[in-house]
Amino acid sequence: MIEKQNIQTDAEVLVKVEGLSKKFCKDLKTSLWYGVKDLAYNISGNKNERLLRDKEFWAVKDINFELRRGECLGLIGHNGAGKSTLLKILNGLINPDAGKVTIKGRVGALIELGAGFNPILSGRENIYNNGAVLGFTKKEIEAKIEDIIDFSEIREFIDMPVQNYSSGMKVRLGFAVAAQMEPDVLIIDEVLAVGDMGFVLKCFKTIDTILPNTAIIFVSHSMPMVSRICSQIILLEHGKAQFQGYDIGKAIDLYYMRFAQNESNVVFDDGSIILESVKFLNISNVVNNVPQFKWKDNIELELVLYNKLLTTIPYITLSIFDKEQRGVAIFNYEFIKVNITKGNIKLNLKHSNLQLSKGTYSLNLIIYEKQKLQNPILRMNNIISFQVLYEIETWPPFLLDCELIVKQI
Ligand SMILES: Nc1ncnc2c1ncn2[C@@H]1O[C@H](COP(=O)(O)OP(=O)(O)OP(=O)(O)O)[C@@H](O)[C@H]1O
Repeated sequence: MIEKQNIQTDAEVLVKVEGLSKKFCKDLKTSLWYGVKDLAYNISGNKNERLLRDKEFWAVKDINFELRRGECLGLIGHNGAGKSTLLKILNGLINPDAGKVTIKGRVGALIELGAGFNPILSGRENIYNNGAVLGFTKKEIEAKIEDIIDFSEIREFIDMPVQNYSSGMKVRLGFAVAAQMEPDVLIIDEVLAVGDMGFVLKCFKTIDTILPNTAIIFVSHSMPMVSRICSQIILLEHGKAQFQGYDIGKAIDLYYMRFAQNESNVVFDDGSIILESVKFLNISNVVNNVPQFKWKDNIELELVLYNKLLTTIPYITLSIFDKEQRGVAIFNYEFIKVNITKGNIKLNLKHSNLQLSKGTYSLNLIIYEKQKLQNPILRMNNIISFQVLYEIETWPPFLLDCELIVKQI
């Protein structure tokens, strides 16, 4: 599904990708044999670059996009979808089998952890090397080196060989070089995942600062990070663009659909009480067994528990989780202690004016024997899922109803 919205800006196109494809072979021996054959073909003119031979597959297939200064493209997709391969082609590390990449200006890249660094050289020496690769003179690097070291926050270790750096230190140095060298195009692959929170926040701040003058391509499995910085997304599936466009919420929803789980699971159970059934009583609609509500609907949930051992009603916590397993809300109610006997207990929970954003949610249940957060006796994840429908896709979990009054003053 390609959703292209024409957002016309005057900013210059820095990255243009046309019909880009790359194939790999699943078997090393066959791959070497094809390599030899390709070499011969290339001399006589290869006519089969768009065809797959036995054991070959497309790691990247027919990718097209344009990226302007000031735009950030997010590349998302499951493991092995082709994101890193696409980045490596863009960075010139591997050649495509078909298609064309046109990049204007200086490219800074943070691709693999430690890639681009010589492990036996010190951090300082690597800054000079990287600067030279980016086309800076020694004098220009000297003018920037203090800022780079300051940004990396590893001044103490800057003269130590990079091979002794921790993963986070390598990322700090890599990001400091890539960002402080003012690239026109910045390629970032997942590496931010290993930085600590302080450094990640600093990176985001830097990305915000350099973005107006840079085109950024960002690969990540962290949807909060993607939604924080990307203006457009390509969702890759087996090398192809399954979705391409500016609707970040929609792209993220499609990404999560692949990982949707419909089964509940018991995390802890001491056998004193069991969940017999759970259902919504006032559903607008059900699609694929998932109840749907409209934004601002009232919801009513019915739980039936079977009590085996308890003598008073336990304390029940129901929390709402989004598709990324972020806890987004918890139901609050007044707990009234009542005596119970062995057998079924029915509970009805009502909530009015549901203001969750469009999306799919699930409920987790924890039952405590006596009071809030004391002696859990049953803990179950995903006891029921539901969807909230609305026209607008938004990434934040709440869409709060409000009124805006505008007055000329
Ligand atoms: N040099 C190679 N030779 C053969 N196959 C390769 C090579 N490099 C990558 N692949 C394959 O290409 C496919 C795409 O890999 P790629 O690393 O681009 O995925 P990815 O989307 O970045 O995954 P991840 O999220 O795990 O980083 C995978 O099936 C991978 O095994």
